[in-house]
Amino acid sequence: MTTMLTAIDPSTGEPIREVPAAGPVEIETTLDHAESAFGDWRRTGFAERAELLRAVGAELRRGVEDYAYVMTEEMGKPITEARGEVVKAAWAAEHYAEHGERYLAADVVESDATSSYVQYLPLGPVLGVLPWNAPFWLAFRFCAPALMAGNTAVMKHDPHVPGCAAAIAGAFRAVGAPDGVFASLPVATPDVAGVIRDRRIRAVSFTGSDRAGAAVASVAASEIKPAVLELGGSDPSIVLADADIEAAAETLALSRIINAGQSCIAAKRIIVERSVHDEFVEALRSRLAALRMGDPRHDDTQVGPIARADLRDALHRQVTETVTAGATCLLGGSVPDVPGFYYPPTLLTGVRPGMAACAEETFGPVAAVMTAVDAEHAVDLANATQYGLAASVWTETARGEAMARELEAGQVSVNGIVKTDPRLPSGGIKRSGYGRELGRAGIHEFVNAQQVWVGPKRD
Ligand SMILES: O=CCCC(=O)O
Repeated sequence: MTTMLTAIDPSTGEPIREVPAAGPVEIETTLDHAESAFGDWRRTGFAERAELLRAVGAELRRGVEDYAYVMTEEMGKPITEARGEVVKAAWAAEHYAEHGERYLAADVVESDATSSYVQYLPLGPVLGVLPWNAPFWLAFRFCAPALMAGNTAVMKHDPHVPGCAAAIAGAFRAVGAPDGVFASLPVATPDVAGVIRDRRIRAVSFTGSDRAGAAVASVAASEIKPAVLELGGSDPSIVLADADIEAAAETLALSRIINAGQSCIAAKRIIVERSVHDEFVEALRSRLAALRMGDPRHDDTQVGPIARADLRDALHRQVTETVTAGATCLLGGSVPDVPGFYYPPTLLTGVRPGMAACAEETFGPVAAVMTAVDAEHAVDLANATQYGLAASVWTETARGEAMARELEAGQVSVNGIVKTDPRLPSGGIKRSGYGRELGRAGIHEFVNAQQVWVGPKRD
């Protein structure tokens, strides 16, 4: 029996699309094409690869309205953010088109050879296992560096965004990408392990939960295949007494509600120095209270629905458990009686270590405020998590930079929002994963750093 992948409109709870999952024949054909395309693609020059990436970037920009719409209808991202995401995906393609050759330039190393150097060669078909929360951006974050390095890319997208997966594959087709260079392989979850194990897949890039990441990494490791894991986070944001409180509140409100809070790098635990706690909390509360929640198709909507009913229920469970454990709910905190999977901007104060909103990742518009007696205590609280994805610090600049060294996170922002940027590497430590995406580091994940030693040096 064919497994169907069903997209449900989270603003109504109604199914909107069903796509058959790939069966054995489609899996075989896709992997075969990815392998045979690699034979030619690996021999193309950077200029040809860049041309494809520039063309697909241009296609995304041209079709931004349609691409954004499918994202909004399948996972509920407010349409203005969805347009921004499509443009950012195009930027990733264009960034690697422009800088990939430089990032992969051979490194000459003096030795006993006449000439010795390290050159960076592609590995083969790379599998990208992707989540629903940023369907276009995360697809291009994976495939743009992989393709520019000369690999071919096989995308296994989240089963809840089959229209997005098809649209991304359609963008490559529209610009005439050679068959097999990029493919969407919509396999059902139980079939993913078999694809990772397939001899034609040489490496895996995974973005998603730590639980699923552990499963993917175990299979990849058992086949001795490299993997990059970008997993969950419970990112701390430290607001110290010398911070610009209004600026911090403005940015952290935004950071917590982008994509209805469904971002791995959102500000999830906000750790505020005691002397400015009340002032900061009021500045944050007033901003969260003013947000417009509603139909994500409307241009003026700032907070859309949660992507799925089970995720909304899990979020509400975290909020109620945190309040039961002694936190105060200053805003939101209840499931609205409307169709769809909405959850309101919610502000919890008095959150302490061990409470659900602190110990677990909250994937929704729930800000958990904790109190620190001083900067040192704030750093201890920030690091008291199993995760280590990103963090922000709000204080005098030099002090913030010094604190970054103390924070167990793959990325730290001083007096600014934590964001991803094609120019800069992102990734986590601890249970937030390993390896890096983006920047020079991102394109070096899926290459063979081949040492070449040529002839003995003569005196
Ligand atoms: O949720 C992870 C994606 C975060 C981002 O790159 O904006």
